[in-house]
Amino acid sequence: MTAAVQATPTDGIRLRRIKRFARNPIGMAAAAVLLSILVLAVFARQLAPYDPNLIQLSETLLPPSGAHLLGTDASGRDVLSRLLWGAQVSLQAGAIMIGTAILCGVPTGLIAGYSSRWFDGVANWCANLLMSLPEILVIIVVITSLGSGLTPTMVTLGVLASPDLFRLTRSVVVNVRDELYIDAARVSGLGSTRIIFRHILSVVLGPLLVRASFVFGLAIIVQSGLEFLGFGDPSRPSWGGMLSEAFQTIYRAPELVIAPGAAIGLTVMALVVFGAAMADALGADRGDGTGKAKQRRASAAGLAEPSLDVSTIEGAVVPAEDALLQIANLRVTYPGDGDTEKPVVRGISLHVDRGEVLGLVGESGSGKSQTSFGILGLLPPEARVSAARMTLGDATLIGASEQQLQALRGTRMAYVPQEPMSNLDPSFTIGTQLTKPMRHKLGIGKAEATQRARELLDRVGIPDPVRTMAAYPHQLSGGMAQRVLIAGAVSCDPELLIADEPTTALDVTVQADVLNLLRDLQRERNMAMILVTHNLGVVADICDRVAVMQDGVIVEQRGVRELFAAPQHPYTRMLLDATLEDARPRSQRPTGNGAL
Ligand SMILES: Nc1ncnc2c1ncn2[C@@H]1O[C@H](COP(=O)(O)OP(=O)(O)OP(=O)(O)O)[C@@H](O)[C@H]1O
Repeated sequence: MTAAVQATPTDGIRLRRIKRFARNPIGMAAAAVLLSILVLAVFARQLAPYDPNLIQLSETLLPPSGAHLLGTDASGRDVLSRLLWGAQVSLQAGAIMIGTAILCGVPTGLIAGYSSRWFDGVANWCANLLMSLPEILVIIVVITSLGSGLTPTMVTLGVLASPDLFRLTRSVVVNVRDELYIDAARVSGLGSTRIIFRHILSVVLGPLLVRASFVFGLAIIVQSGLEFLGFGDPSRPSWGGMLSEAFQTIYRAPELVIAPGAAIGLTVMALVVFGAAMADALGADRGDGTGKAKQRRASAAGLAEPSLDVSTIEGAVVPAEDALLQIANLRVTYPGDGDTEKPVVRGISLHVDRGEVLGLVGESGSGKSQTSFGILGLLPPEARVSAARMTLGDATLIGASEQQLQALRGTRMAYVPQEPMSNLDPSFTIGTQLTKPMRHKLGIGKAEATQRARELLDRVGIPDPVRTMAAYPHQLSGGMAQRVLIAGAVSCDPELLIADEPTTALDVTVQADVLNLLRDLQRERNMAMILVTHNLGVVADICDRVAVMQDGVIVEQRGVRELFAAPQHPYTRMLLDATLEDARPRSQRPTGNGAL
């Protein structure tokens, strides 16, 4: 290993967020203001010197004095007492509205963004409908039919505000759902609900906090506005009501507008500033990795037509009957322009025996990852997948339900990705990310999972497993992160491991170590392995057989020795020439362990 854990494990993300927030003086001031208002509102009964509705006609419009710190209004009521009770009403109104908006908007946004199926369509339609309703008219109808109680009014406003949170949540989820660590969580066999609540909700939290604090402020303004317009309950002391009454005596006592006006302004301002400061503190943890998987797929576009009919190539078609993984005529297509289809995997057939390593090679965009994700059942919903056969032992993969595939992923087939850092969730410790899937998949307790995780980390060459378990991904080097992912992939003893260019993103000095580790683990556990790679040198070192892909087709498939000794297909020859330009062919070198 080239690097060690770089910071103390206790210096976790939560602590860093708190510290970052604490370093923002404006955010801290806003938090202090909000906290003070909350305390005043909660203890209004104890703090208010008078009953807020106590009318004393002998004491109307008194200026501030020792008896009445903020004076009295036109009915002789104590302004300070009404202000304190009004804070309670305003905060209650905001809480009801934001609570309703979050309840209606966030879960629906999470599901719509993550599943992107019929639910997305229905939820969007409902959001559009709600947004098109004239809010004031709806509120007037609600108040006239249900009365001026705080709850029905604010619940209605919350429902009307929920499309805003729905759209925000949905768009964040759509951006993050193709992140590699979400794929990794899927591969480890976690269900959608767990992925949403564990990995996606934490990303939504930052933008949601900003918007929620804004909606909270809006709730206070709208509720005060309704009271101001006379839609409130006159027996309920409120800032809006106070403002309305102050306007009636504006010429005699203009100072009466100051207290409620300042209270509304200060609270709303503090909410907005607090939300923005929180977002800053939360947001800086997330890199700009959003959509990396998408970028990776998009960059692979635009390839030449293959020049040879696949059926003529030896070993390309017929899968062995006793093979662990058997694929016949796998096709993956995507909707193209208009009614056209864009085929990206075009009827490939391959097999992998137990304990065998198959190298899947080909240039960028040839369909290697699409084939891998097709096997794992992780292609995007718009992909159309078909095959005459796709089985893993006794399990049929093609046409299997998401639930069946989920049961296989992590336990019988596992995945090691290309970019280790993006495949680890930055919000959780390595220990949590290793033990949770094990507990879920193997049904073991926390202590056993922790022990297993430590042993696995030790096995994959992590020098201090206990310390690494407590570390967050950003505290690891790329090589260590990849070892952690390898440990996670083999943690439930899979029969098939798919390693998708597992060393491409790593420093050259650790590439060989990681490949050796994969090969050792594969041998120890007699796992079948598909190694996706561009690199024929890696194929020569590790693989037993190799399938060469070009533009969605396997153009040549045979034993590594034979392929290197006598490549049949011009594309294979070209790949070999490119790889071995400056090197003596491996097929002509003396073999070490029998691989070549
Ligand atoms: N969601 C998608 N919609 C349409 N086309 C896609 C989608 N995802 C991938 N493709 C296309 O599928 C083809 C094969 O992509 P794939 O990622 O399997 O290539 P690859 O051989 O793994 O390349 P690389 O080595 O760069 O990862 C590419 O042309 C790519 O543009």
